[in-house]
Amino acid sequence: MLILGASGDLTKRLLLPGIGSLVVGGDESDLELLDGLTVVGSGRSDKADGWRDTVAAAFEQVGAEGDRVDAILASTKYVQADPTEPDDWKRLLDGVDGDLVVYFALPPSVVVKVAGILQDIDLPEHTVLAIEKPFGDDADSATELNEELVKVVPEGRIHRVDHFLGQRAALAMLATRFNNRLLESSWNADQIERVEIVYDEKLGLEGRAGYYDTAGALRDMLQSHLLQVLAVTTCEAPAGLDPEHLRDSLAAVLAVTQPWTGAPVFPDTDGPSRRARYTAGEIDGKSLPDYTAEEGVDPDHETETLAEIALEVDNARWAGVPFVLRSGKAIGDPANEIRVTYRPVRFRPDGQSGTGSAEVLRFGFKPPRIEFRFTSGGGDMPFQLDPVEVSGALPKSPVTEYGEVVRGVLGDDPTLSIRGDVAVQCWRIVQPILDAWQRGEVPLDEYPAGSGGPSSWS
Ligand SMILES: O=C1O[C@H](COP(=O)(O)O)[C@@H](O)[C@H](O)[C@H]1O
Repeated sequence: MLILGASGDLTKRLLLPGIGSLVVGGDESDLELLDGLTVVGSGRSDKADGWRDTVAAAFEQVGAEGDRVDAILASTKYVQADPTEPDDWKRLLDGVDGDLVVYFALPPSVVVKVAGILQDIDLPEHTVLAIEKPFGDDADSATELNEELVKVVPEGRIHRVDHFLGQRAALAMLATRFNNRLLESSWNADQIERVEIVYDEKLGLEGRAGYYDTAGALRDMLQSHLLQVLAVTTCEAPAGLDPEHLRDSLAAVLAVTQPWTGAPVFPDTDGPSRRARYTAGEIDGKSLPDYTAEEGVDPDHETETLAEIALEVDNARWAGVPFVLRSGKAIGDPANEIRVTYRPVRFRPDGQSGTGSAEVLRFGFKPPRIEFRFTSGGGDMPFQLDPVEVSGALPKSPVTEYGEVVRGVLGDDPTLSIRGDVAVQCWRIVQPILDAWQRGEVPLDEYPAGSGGPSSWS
Protein backbone atom coordinates (compact mmCIF):
# COMPACT_ATOMS: atom_id res chain seq x y z
CA MET A 1 0.00 0.00 0.00
CA LEU A 2 1.55 3.21 -1.20
CA ILE A 3 0.14 6.19 0.72
CA LEU A 4 0.51 9.48 -1.14
CA GLY A 5 0.34 12.49 1.18
CA ALA A 6 1.34 10.30 4.11
CA SER A 7 2.82 13.15 6.13
CA GLY A 8 -0.68 14.54 6.68
CA ASP A 9 -2.76 14.17 9.78
CA LEU A 10 -5.18 11.61 8.31
CA THR A 11 -2.58 8.88 7.84
CA LYS A 12 -1.34 9.13 11.41
CA ARG A 13 -4.72 9.64 13.08
CA LEU A 14 -7.01 7.34 11.08
CA LEU A 15 -5.52 5.24 8.30
CA LEU A 16 -2.61 3.58 10.14
CA PRO A 17 -4.71 2.92 13.30
CA GLY A 18 -7.33 1.46 10.93
CA ILE A 19 -4.79 -1.08 9.66
CA GLY A 20 -3.80 -1.80 13.27
CA SER A 21 -7.43 -2.32 14.27
CA LEU A 22 -7.74 -5.09 11.68
CA VAL A 23 -4.84 -6.87 13.39
CA VAL A 24 -6.68 -6.57 16.70
CA GLY A 25 -10.26 -7.30 15.67
CA GLY A 26 -10.18 -8.76 12.19
CA ASP A 27 -11.25 -12.31 11.42
CA GLU A 28 -9.14 -14.92 9.63
CA SER A 29 -9.82 -13.48 6.19
CA ASP A 30 -8.85 -9.97 7.37
CA LEU A 31 -5.62 -11.30 8.80
CA GLU A 32 -4.84 -12.99 5.51
CA LEU A 33 -5.19 -9.62 3.82
CA LEU A 34 -2.46 -8.28 6.07
CA ASP A 35 -0.02 -11.11 5.37
CA GLY A 36 2.76 -9.75 3.22
CA LEU A 37 1.41 -6.20 3.40
CA THR A 38 4.10 -3.53 2.91
CA VAL A 39 3.10 0.00 3.84
CA VAL A 40 5.02 2.71 2.00
CA GLY A 41 4.44 6.30 3.10
CA SER A 42 5.28 9.12 0.75
CA GLY A 43 5.20 12.87 0.73
CA ARG A 44 7.12 15.84 -0.52
CA SER A 45 8.64 16.56 2.90
CA ASP A 46 11.42 14.48 4.36
CA LYS A 47 9.81 12.39 7.09
CA ALA A 48 11.86 9.26 6.50
CA ASP A 49 13.51 9.36 9.93
CA GLY A 50 10.39 9.33 12.04
CA TRP A 51 8.21 7.20 9.73
CA ARG A 52 8.61 3.79 11.37
CA ASP A 53 7.91 5.39 14.79
CA THR A 54 4.76 6.98 13.37
CA VAL A 55 3.52 3.59 12.17
CA ALA A 56 4.46 1.93 15.46
CA ALA A 57 2.69 4.62 17.50
CA ALA A 58 -0.48 4.28 15.42
CA PHE A 59 -0.50 0.51 15.96
CA GLU A 60 0.15 0.94 19.67
CA GLN A 61 -2.75 3.39 19.91
CA VAL A 62 -5.20 0.59 19.02
CA GLY A 63 -3.35 -2.14 20.91
CA ALA A 64 -2.06 -3.94 17.80
CA GLU A 65 0.92 -6.22 18.45
CA GLY A 66 2.40 -9.57 17.48
CA ASP A 67 4.11 -11.10 14.45
CA ARG A 68 2.00 -9.34 11.86
CA VAL A 69 2.73 -5.94 13.37
CA ASP A 70 6.44 -6.77 13.58
CA ALA A 71 6.44 -7.81 9.92
CA ILE A 72 4.73 -4.59 8.80
CA LEU A 73 7.11 -2.49 10.90
CA ALA A 74 10.13 -4.33 9.49
CA SER A 75 9.15 -3.70 5.88
CA THR A 76 7.61 -0.23 6.05
CA LYS A 77 9.48 2.70 4.55
CA TYR A 78 9.01 6.33 3.60
CA VAL A 79 9.84 7.70 0.15
CA GLN A 80 10.30 11.43 -0.24
CA ALA A 81 8.79 12.15 -3.66
CA ASP A 82 6.48 14.42 -5.62
CA PRO A 83 3.79 12.24 -7.23
CA THR A 84 3.11 14.94 -9.84
CA GLU A 85 6.66 14.42 -11.16
CA PRO A 86 6.63 11.42 -13.56
CA ASP A 87 10.31 10.68 -12.82
CA ASP A 88 9.62 10.27 -9.09
CA TRP A 89 7.42 7.26 -9.80
CA LYS A 90 10.50 5.09 -10.43
CA ARG A 91 11.38 5.54 -6.76
CA LEU A 92 7.80 5.30 -5.59
CA LEU A 93 7.33 1.93 -7.23
CA ASP A 94 10.79 0.63 -6.49
CA GLY A 95 10.51 -2.86 -4.97
CA VAL A 96 6.77 -3.19 -5.63
CA ASP A 97 6.20 -6.86 -6.23
CA GLY A 98 2.62 -8.07 -6.32
CA ASP A 99 -0.70 -6.29 -5.95
CA LEU A 100 -0.64 -2.54 -5.41
CA VAL A 101 -2.95 -0.14 -3.61
CA VAL A 102 -2.29 3.55 -4.28
CA TYR A 103 -3.94 5.48 -1.44
CA PHE A 104 -4.45 9.17 -2.24
CA ALA A 105 -4.53 11.45 0.80
CA LEU A 106 -4.17 14.43 -1.53
CA PRO A 107 -6.34 17.35 -2.67
CA PRO A 108 -8.47 16.71 -5.80
CA SER A 109 -6.44 19.06 -8.03
CA VAL A 110 -3.36 16.93 -7.31
CA VAL A 111 -5.22 13.60 -7.66
CA VAL A 112 -6.28 14.53 -11.20
CA LYS A 113 -2.66 15.30 -12.17
CA VAL A 114 -1.37 12.07 -10.66
CA ALA A 115 -4.11 10.08 -12.43
CA GLY A 116 -2.84 11.55 -15.72
CA ILE A 117 0.69 10.36 -14.92
CA LEU A 118 -0.42 6.88 -13.86
CA GLN A 119 -2.07 6.37 -17.25
CA ASP A 120 1.42 6.23 -18.79
CA ILE A 121 3.04 4.02 -16.16
CA ASP A 122 3.24 0.26 -16.25
CA LEU A 123 1.43 -0.55 -13.00
CA PRO A 124 1.03 -4.04 -11.53
CA GLU A 125 -1.85 -5.90 -13.13
CA HIS A 126 -3.86 -5.77 -9.94
CA THR A 127 -3.80 -2.13 -8.89
CA VAL A 128 -6.46 -0.55 -6.68
CA LEU A 129 -6.88 3.20 -6.20
CA ALA A 130 -8.26 4.57 -2.92
CA ILE A 131 -9.11 8.26 -2.82
CA GLU A 132 -9.86 10.37 0.22
CA LYS A 133 -12.45 13.12 0.16
CA PRO A 134 -13.01 15.73 -1.10
CA PHE A 135 -13.67 14.00 -4.40
CA GLY A 136 -13.61 17.05 -6.67
CA ASP A 137 -14.94 20.53 -5.86
CA ASP A 138 -18.18 20.31 -7.78
CA ALA A 139 -20.04 17.97 -10.17
CA ASP A 140 -17.86 18.93 -13.16
CA SER A 141 -14.54 18.37 -11.43
CA ALA A 142 -15.80 15.09 -9.90
CA THR A 143 -16.83 13.97 -13.41
CA GLU A 144 -13.40 14.89 -14.77
CA LEU A 145 -11.72 12.97 -11.93
CA ASN A 146 -13.87 9.92 -12.66
CA GLU A 147 -12.92 10.07 -16.33
CA GLU A 148 -9.20 10.24 -15.56
CA LEU A 149 -9.26 7.50 -12.92
CA VAL A 150 -11.05 4.92 -15.08
CA LYS A 151 -8.27 5.33 -17.62
CA VAL A 152 -5.95 3.90 -14.94
CA VAL A 153 -8.03 1.02 -13.49
CA PRO A 154 -11.65 -0.14 -13.92
CA GLU A 155 -14.36 1.51 -11.79
CA GLY A 156 -14.68 -1.55 -9.53
CA ARG A 157 -11.10 -1.00 -8.34
CA ILE A 158 -11.57 2.67 -7.48
CA HIS A 159 -12.48 3.19 -3.82
CA ARG A 160 -13.73 6.68 -3.06
CA VAL A 161 -13.32 6.57 0.68
CA ASP A 162 -16.09 7.59 3.07
CA HIS A 163 -15.44 6.32 6.58
CA PHE A 164 -19.03 7.12 7.60
CA LEU A 165 -20.14 4.09 5.58
CA GLY A 166 -18.07 2.11 8.10
CA GLN A 167 -19.72 3.79 11.11
CA ARG A 168 -21.60 1.29 13.32
CA ALA A 169 -24.75 3.43 13.14
CA ALA A 170 -24.76 3.37 9.33
CA LEU A 171 -24.13 -0.37 9.25
CA ALA A 172 -26.81 -0.92 11.90
CA MET A 173 -29.26 1.19 9.91
CA LEU A 174 -28.89 -1.14 6.93
CA ALA A 175 -29.07 -4.25 9.08
CA THR A 176 -32.03 -3.10 11.16
CA ARG A 177 -34.26 -1.62 8.48
CA PHE A 178 -34.41 -4.63 6.25
CA ASN A 179 -34.57 -7.32 8.91
CA ASN A 180 -37.35 -6.15 11.22
CA ARG A 181 -40.97 -6.28 10.18
CA LEU A 182 -41.98 -3.44 12.52
CA LEU A 183 -39.51 -1.02 11.00
CA GLU A 184 -39.64 -2.32 7.48
CA SER A 185 -43.39 -1.80 7.30
CA SER A 186 -43.33 1.68 8.83
CA TRP A 187 -40.33 3.06 6.94
CA ASN A 188 -42.17 5.52 4.72
CA ALA A 189 -43.83 8.93 4.50
CA ASP A 190 -47.19 7.58 5.72
CA GLN A 191 -45.69 6.85 9.14
CA ILE A 192 -42.61 9.07 9.40
CA GLU A 193 -42.89 12.83 9.76
CA ARG A 194 -39.28 13.99 9.73
CA VAL A 195 -35.73 12.64 9.74
CA GLU A 196 -32.69 14.48 11.10
CA ILE A 197 -29.10 13.38 10.56
CA VAL A 198 -26.93 15.32 12.97
CA TYR A 199 -23.19 15.15 13.55
CA ASP A 200 -22.12 17.97 15.85
CA GLU A 201 -18.67 17.97 17.40
CA LYS A 202 -16.89 19.66 20.27
CA LEU A 203 -13.73 19.92 18.16
CA GLY A 204 -12.86 23.26 16.63
CA LEU A 205 -10.47 23.78 13.74
CA GLU A 206 -7.66 21.65 15.23
CA GLY A 207 -4.98 23.27 13.04
CA ARG A 208 -6.68 22.21 9.78
CA ALA A 209 -7.23 25.71 8.35
CA GLY A 210 -5.34 24.84 5.13
CA TYR A 211 -8.10 22.43 4.17
CA TYR A 212 -11.12 23.49 6.22
CA ASP A 213 -11.07 27.22 5.50
CA THR A 214 -11.90 26.58 1.84
CA ALA A 215 -14.23 23.67 2.59
CA GLY A 216 -16.50 24.58 5.51
CA ALA A 217 -19.04 22.35 7.22
CA LEU A 218 -21.28 21.81 4.19
CA ARG A 219 -18.54 20.38 1.99
CA ASP A 220 -16.57 18.77 4.83
CA MET A 221 -19.45 16.83 6.39
CA LEU A 222 -22.81 17.16 4.63
CA GLN A 223 -21.92 16.85 0.93
CA SER A 224 -19.83 13.81 1.70
CA HIS A 225 -20.55 11.83 4.87
CA LEU A 226 -24.08 12.81 5.83
CA LEU A 227 -25.45 12.31 2.32
CA GLN A 228 -24.14 8.74 2.47
CA VAL A 229 -25.93 8.30 5.80
CA LEU A 230 -29.09 9.72 4.22
CA ALA A 231 -28.72 7.21 1.40
CA VAL A 232 -28.46 4.18 3.70
CA THR A 233 -31.43 5.52 5.68
CA THR A 234 -33.68 5.94 2.63
CA CYS A 235 -32.57 3.44 -0.02
CA GLU A 236 -34.67 0.55 -1.26
CA ALA A 237 -33.58 -2.96 -0.29
CA PRO A 238 -30.56 -4.02 -2.33
CA ALA A 239 -31.31 -6.88 -4.70
CA GLY A 240 -28.62 -8.99 -3.02
CA LEU A 241 -25.20 -8.89 -1.45
CA ASP A 242 -23.11 -8.14 -4.52
CA PRO A 243 -21.30 -4.80 -3.97
CA GLU A 244 -23.14 -3.30 -6.95
CA HIS A 245 -26.52 -4.19 -5.46
CA LEU A 246 -26.12 -1.84 -2.50
CA ARG A 247 -24.35 0.77 -4.62
CA ASP A 248 -27.23 0.70 -7.13
CA SER A 249 -29.74 1.24 -4.31
CA LEU A 250 -27.75 4.18 -2.91
CA ALA A 251 -27.34 5.72 -6.37
CA ALA A 252 -31.07 5.40 -7.10
CA VAL A 253 -32.16 7.24 -3.97
CA LEU A 254 -29.56 10.01 -4.27
CA ALA A 255 -30.64 10.57 -7.88
CA VAL A 256 -34.07 11.71 -6.59
CA THR A 257 -32.73 13.79 -3.69
CA GLN A 258 -32.72 17.59 -3.90
CA PRO A 259 -33.03 20.70 -1.71
CA TRP A 260 -36.39 20.89 0.08
CA THR A 261 -39.11 22.76 -1.82
CA GLY A 262 -42.03 22.32 0.60
CA ALA A 263 -43.25 24.59 3.41
CA PRO A 264 -40.37 26.21 5.36
CA VAL A 265 -38.57 23.78 7.65
CA PHE A 266 -36.41 26.30 9.52
CA PRO A 267 -38.14 29.08 11.52
CA ASP A 268 -37.72 32.58 10.05
CA THR A 269 -36.12 31.18 6.89
CA ASP A 270 -37.88 30.39 3.64
CA GLY A 271 -34.93 28.61 2.10
CA PRO A 272 -33.68 25.07 2.70
CA SER A 273 -30.45 26.02 4.46
CA ARG A 274 -28.81 28.00 7.21
CA ARG A 275 -25.19 28.52 8.12
CA ALA A 276 -23.16 29.95 10.97
CA ARG A 277 -19.62 30.33 12.28
CA TYR A 278 -18.28 30.12 15.82
CA THR A 279 -16.95 33.05 17.77
CA ALA A 280 -14.71 32.85 20.84
CA GLY A 281 -15.97 30.63 23.64
CA GLU A 282 -15.16 27.76 25.93
CA ILE A 283 -15.62 24.00 25.72
CA ASP A 284 -14.85 21.69 28.64
CA GLY A 285 -12.89 24.47 30.34
CA LYS A 286 -10.75 25.07 27.23
CA SER A 287 -10.93 28.44 25.45
CA LEU A 288 -11.43 28.51 21.74
CA PRO A 289 -10.63 31.68 19.77
CA ASP A 290 -13.00 33.25 17.30
CA TYR A 291 -12.85 31.12 14.12
CA THR A 292 -11.42 34.06 12.16
CA ALA A 293 -8.58 34.36 14.70
CA GLU A 294 -7.52 30.71 14.22
CA GLU A 295 -4.10 30.29 12.62
CA GLY A 296 -4.21 30.12 8.82
CA VAL A 297 -7.80 31.35 8.47
CA ASP A 298 -8.54 34.03 5.89
CA PRO A 299 -11.22 36.25 7.49
CA ASP A 300 -12.45 37.15 4.00
CA HIS A 301 -13.55 33.58 3.37
CA GLU A 302 -17.13 33.26 4.50
CA THR A 303 -16.43 29.80 5.92
CA GLU A 304 -19.28 28.24 7.89
CA THR A 305 -18.46 25.96 10.81
CA LEU A 306 -22.10 24.93 11.23
CA ALA A 307 -24.41 24.01 8.37
CA GLU A 308 -27.99 22.83 8.30
CA ILE A 309 -29.81 21.87 5.13
CA ALA A 310 -33.23 20.38 4.39
CA LEU A 311 -33.62 17.89 1.56
CA GLU A 312 -36.45 15.99 -0.06
CA VAL A 313 -36.29 12.50 -1.42
CA ASP A 314 -38.70 12.69 -4.27
CA ASN A 315 -40.05 9.18 -4.64
CA ALA A 316 -43.12 7.13 -3.69
CA ARG A 317 -41.66 6.15 -0.31
CA TRP A 318 -40.49 9.54 0.94
CA ALA A 319 -42.22 12.43 -0.87
CA GLY A 320 -43.25 15.09 1.69
CA VAL A 321 -40.80 14.11 4.45
CA PRO A 322 -38.10 16.70 5.23
CA PHE A 323 -34.63 15.29 5.80
CA VAL A 324 -32.52 17.72 7.82
CA LEU A 325 -28.74 17.29 7.70
CA ARG A 326 -26.68 19.23 10.23
CA SER A 327 -23.08 19.34 11.34
CA GLY A 328 -21.23 21.89 13.40
CA LYS A 329 -17.88 22.35 15.07
CA ALA A 330 -17.23 23.75 18.56
CA ILE A 331 -20.70 22.77 19.75
CA GLY A 332 -21.25 22.26 23.48
CA ASP A 333 -23.14 19.07 24.37
CA PRO A 334 -23.12 17.89 20.74
CA ALA A 335 -25.71 15.50 19.32
CA ASN A 336 -24.68 12.89 16.80
CA GLU A 337 -27.43 10.63 15.57
CA ILE A 338 -29.95 9.71 12.92
CA ARG A 339 -33.25 10.83 14.47
CA VAL A 340 -36.44 9.43 12.95
CA THR A 341 -39.65 11.07 14.18
CA TYR A 342 -42.93 9.25 13.58
CA ARG A 343 -46.28 10.93 12.96
CA PRO A 344 -48.75 11.07 15.86
CA VAL A 345 -51.45 8.37 15.89
CA ARG A 346 -54.65 9.13 13.95
CA PHE A 347 -57.03 8.34 16.80
CA ARG A 348 -56.71 8.54 20.59
CA PRO A 349 -59.46 7.43 23.02
CA ASP A 350 -58.88 10.57 25.14
CA GLY A 351 -59.98 12.82 22.31
CA GLN A 352 -56.45 14.13 21.63
CA SER A 353 -56.22 12.48 18.21
CA GLY A 354 -53.36 13.66 16.04
CA THR A 355 -51.40 15.05 18.96
CA GLY A 356 -49.11 13.75 21.67
CA SER A 357 -45.44 13.10 21.92
CA ALA A 358 -44.16 11.40 18.84
CA GLU A 359 -42.25 8.17 18.74
CA VAL A 360 -38.62 8.84 18.02
CA LEU A 361 -36.10 6.27 16.90
CA ARG A 362 -32.45 7.21 17.19
CA PHE A 363 -29.36 5.56 15.76
CA GLY A 364 -26.45 7.12 17.66
CA PHE A 365 -23.01 7.41 16.09
CA LYS A 366 -20.80 7.92 19.13
CA PRO A 367 -21.22 5.87 21.21
CA PRO A 368 -22.95 3.56 18.73
CA ARG A 369 -26.46 2.86 20.06
CA ILE A 370 -30.15 2.57 19.23
CA GLU A 371 -32.80 4.37 21.32
CA PHE A 372 -36.55 4.34 20.96
CA ARG A 373 -38.82 6.82 22.73
CA PHE A 374 -42.53 6.06 22.71
CA THR A 375 -45.67 6.71 24.67
CA SER A 376 -46.69 4.12 27.24
CA GLY A 377 -48.53 4.07 30.56
CA GLY A 378 -48.89 1.92 33.61
CA GLY A 379 -49.84 4.68 36.06
CA ASP A 380 -52.92 4.54 38.35
CA MET A 381 -55.45 5.48 35.67
CA PRO A 382 -56.21 3.71 32.42
CA PHE A 383 -54.80 5.78 29.56
CA GLN A 384 -52.47 7.68 31.81
CA LEU A 385 -49.72 8.30 29.31
CA ASP A 386 -46.01 8.49 30.06
CA PRO A 387 -43.02 8.70 27.75
CA VAL A 388 -40.76 5.68 27.92
CA GLU A 389 -37.31 5.27 26.44
CA VAL A 390 -35.57 2.00 25.70
CA SER A 391 -32.02 1.93 24.47
CA GLY A 392 -29.24 -0.48 23.72
CA ALA A 393 -25.61 -0.22 22.75
CA LEU A 394 -24.73 -1.48 19.29
CA PRO A 395 -22.18 -4.28 19.28
CA LYS A 396 -18.75 -2.74 19.61
CA SER A 397 -16.02 -3.79 17.22
CA PRO A 398 -12.31 -3.16 17.64
CA VAL A 399 -12.22 -2.64 13.88
CA THR A 400 -12.44 1.14 13.44
CA GLU A 401 -14.30 2.88 10.61
CA TYR A 402 -10.97 3.16 8.82
CA GLY A 403 -10.39 -0.52 9.52
CA GLU A 404 -13.56 -1.12 7.47
CA VAL A 405 -12.12 1.10 4.73
CA VAL A 406 -8.82 -0.83 4.69
CA ARG A 407 -10.70 -4.16 4.72
CA GLY A 408 -12.60 -3.10 1.57
CA VAL A 409 -9.51 -1.71 -0.16
CA LEU A 410 -7.20 -4.68 0.53
CA GLY A 411 -10.00 -7.20 0.05
CA ASP A 412 -11.02 -5.65 -3.26
CA ASP A 413 -14.58 -5.17 -2.03
CA PRO A 414 -15.98 -1.73 -2.96
CA THR A 415 -19.34 -2.20 -1.16
CA LEU A 416 -18.61 0.49 1.42
CA SER A 417 -16.95 2.97 -0.92
CA ILE A 418 -18.59 5.58 -3.11
CA ARG A 419 -19.19 4.84 -6.77
CA GLY A 420 -18.27 7.48 -9.37
CA ASP A 421 -21.83 8.38 -10.34
CA VAL A 422 -22.79 8.75 -6.67
CA ALA A 423 -19.89 11.14 -6.05
CA VAL A 424 -21.21 13.35 -8.84
CA GLN A 425 -24.81 13.15 -7.55
CA CYS A 426 -23.68 14.35 -4.12
CA TRP A 427 -22.26 17.53 -5.62
CA ARG A 428 -25.39 18.00 -7.75
CA ILE A 429 -27.56 17.85 -4.62
CA VAL A 430 -25.74 20.57 -2.67
CA GLN A 431 -24.79 22.86 -5.58
CA PRO A 432 -27.99 25.02 -5.45
CA ILE A 433 -27.31 25.62 -1.75
CA LEU A 434 -23.65 26.51 -2.32
CA ASP A 435 -24.75 28.87 -5.12
CA ALA A 436 -27.30 30.60 -2.86
CA TRP A 437 -24.63 31.08 -0.20
CA GLN A 438 -22.19 32.40 -2.82
CA ARG A 439 -24.81 34.95 -3.92
CA GLY A 440 -25.11 36.08 -0.29
CA GLU A 441 -28.77 35.01 -0.03
CA VAL A 442 -28.29 33.17 3.28
CA PRO A 443 -26.81 35.12 6.21
CA LEU A 444 -23.74 33.76 7.97
CA ASP A 445 -24.94 33.69 11.59
CA GLU A 446 -22.71 33.42 14.64
CA TYR A 447 -22.62 31.28 17.78
CA PRO A 448 -20.21 31.24 20.68
CA ALA A 449 -17.99 28.15 20.78
CA GLY A 450 -19.41 25.81 23.41
CA SER A 451 -23.02 26.80 22.74
CA GLY A 452 -25.57 24.73 20.84
CA GLY A 453 -25.54 27.07 17.82
CA PRO A 454 -27.00 30.54 17.13
CA SER A 455 -29.65 31.44 19.72
CA SER A 456 -31.99 32.55 16.92
CA TRP A 457 -32.00 28.99 15.52
CA SER A 458 -33.71 27.25 18.42
O1 LIG B 1 -14.06 13.50 7.73
C1 LIG B 1 -14.27 14.15 8.73
O2 LIG B 1 -14.87 13.56 9.79
C2 LIG B 1 -14.62 14.05 11.10
C3 LIG B 1 -15.69 13.45 11.98
O3 LIG B 1 -15.63 12.05 11.95
P1 LIG B 1 -14.98 11.26 13.16
O4 LIG B 1 -15.15 9.84 12.79
O5 LIG B 1 -13.55 11.70 13.28
O6 LIG B 1 -15.79 11.67 14.37
C4 LIG B 1 -14.65 15.57 11.15
O7 LIG B 1 -14.21 16.01 12.41
C5 LIG B 1 -13.74 16.14 10.10
O8 LIG B 1 -13.85 17.57 10.08
C6 LIG B 1 -14.10 15.61 8.73
O9 LIG B 1 -13.14 16.04 7.78
